[in-house]
Amino acid sequence: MTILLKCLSHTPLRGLYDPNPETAAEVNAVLDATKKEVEEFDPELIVLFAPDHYNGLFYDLMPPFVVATGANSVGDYLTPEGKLSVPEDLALDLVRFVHDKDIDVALSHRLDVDHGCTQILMETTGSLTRYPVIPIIINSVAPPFTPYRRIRKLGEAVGQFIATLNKRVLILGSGGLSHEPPVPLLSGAASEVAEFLICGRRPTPEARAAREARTVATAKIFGTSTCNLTPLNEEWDKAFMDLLASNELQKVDDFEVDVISKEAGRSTHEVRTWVAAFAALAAAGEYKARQDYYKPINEWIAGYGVMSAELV
Ligand SMILES: O=C(O)/C=C/c1cccc(O)c1O
Ligand SMILES: [Fe+2]
Repeated sequence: MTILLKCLSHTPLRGLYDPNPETAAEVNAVLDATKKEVEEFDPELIVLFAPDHYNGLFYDLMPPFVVATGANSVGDYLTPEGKLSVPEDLALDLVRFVHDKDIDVALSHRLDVDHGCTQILMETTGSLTRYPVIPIIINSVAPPFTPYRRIRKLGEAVGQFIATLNKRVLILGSGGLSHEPPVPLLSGAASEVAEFLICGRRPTPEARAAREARTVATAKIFGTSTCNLTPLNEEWDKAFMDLLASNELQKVDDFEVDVISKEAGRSTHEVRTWVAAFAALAAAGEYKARQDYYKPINEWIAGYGVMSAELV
């Protein structure tokens, strides 16, 4: 078994509302290098920890985490539509293994996934289907959230499963770092917004276009005094990446959801995918991590970071 880990922020605004050309070029260069590294590694399996943004999972049934044994990209923002190559039997083996470790994951044989899952696949592999992929969706956007220690334990159990495979495995974590895009909250929502959050699957093209236009409009004022969303928090992001690099992952057990929301933004909890990814790697042994890139990018509503890690 050989493991390569990559954790990347995602932002559906990339290509729709870009920062200055130097920053965009820096990110392109980092992503090109990441894709090249993945190609050289030539994974036999990708395990992808990702969030959903009310495209596959809604409050009519909101699991803390779900393993997809089959997945379909909804094609939101600039991502392509279509099926992912999910190895169903292996994904079911993973579910059985993780249950046996006392982690009660949900499973879906036909999960709709969005840019949280597909942008990173496109950026690191150029395709939704090039490599077999098991998506594991971690609720990071729809509170209440299960504690960070449970995410670490989920990652640990998944890593123990990976260690039983005689394969080259790419572990991906998608999302974060600090950010608060204009995603509505159920608490206090107007009735039509609440209806969407509870059961808004497969919106009309017009509704999807309106949602995407709202995100772009917010990006244009994000970080200015006219925007009331929590600003990016470079200090929080750097401390979090340092923690991941320190091989002391159990420190995330002290993370408090409300404190993070307040300090770094409500969608910062997408870093749960990074926690799970690093915990999966750590289950196989001591690792060495590298910070490939970081910049707070208001145009993308993203504390934008990329990290890599491998076993030592
Ligand atoms: O769910 C949406 O419509 C937008 C999500 C979003 C916006 C900006 C940055 C991100 O990381 C997002 O996921
Ligand atoms: Fe996101």
